[in-house]
Amino acid sequence: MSCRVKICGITNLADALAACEAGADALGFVFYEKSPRYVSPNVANDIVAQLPPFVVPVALFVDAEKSLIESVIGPSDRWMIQFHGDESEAECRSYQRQYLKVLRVKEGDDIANSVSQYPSASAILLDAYKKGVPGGTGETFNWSLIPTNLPKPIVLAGGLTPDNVAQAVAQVAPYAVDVSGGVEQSKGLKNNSKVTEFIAGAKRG
Ligand SMILES: O=C(O)c1ccccc1NCC(=O)[C@H](O)[C@H](O)COP(=O)(O)O
Repeated sequence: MSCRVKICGITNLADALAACEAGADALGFVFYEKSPRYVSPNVANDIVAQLPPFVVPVALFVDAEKSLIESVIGPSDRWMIQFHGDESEAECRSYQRQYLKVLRVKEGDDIANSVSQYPSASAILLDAYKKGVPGGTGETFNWSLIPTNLPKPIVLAGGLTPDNVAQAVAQVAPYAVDVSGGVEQSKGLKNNSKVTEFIAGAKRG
């Protein structure tokens, strides 16, 4: 089965539709105000209402207040949630939506044990750990730390680009890959050629 692709950090309709046209399976929207890729709930929901069928919008939060999460996911049943902070399994589960739990990986981590803490997750997104930066680091991590027999689908993220994604897919065999900075022309704006190249590389790998 070919690897799915999530394009993260979407801030405008043109980039969203271009990513769908290029074959993206999911689009990520960042609801973390300190991020240069932040998008407001109203703008994001307006974009989501115009997405073609079979594309999953993913709402990304970092230890957000319940009121913010509900204001984003309330208007559309289509939203999946990405918990990118230190949220507990009980909190993630409480929204009764499909969700990705992010684990930020560094040397010495017991990934299998961390994955086992989130039995209700639809998938686990593995991203690079960088002190003081919750995500969108543009950095890879040591993919050989990922065990091969994890009980959840894995979404591989962190520093992926059109140049390294095929190798990443070949080595890790993830369920999906996720990219933000590697397909941008500037922070928050996508480069459509890079998005197309990235998706082709992921499907090839
Ligand atoms: O993109 C951000 O600015 C961001 C801020 C806070 C938490 C997460 C954030 N982004 C997450 C992602 O875009 C991806 O899920 C992932 O981290 C890959 O990012 P990149 O290394 O830039 O491809």
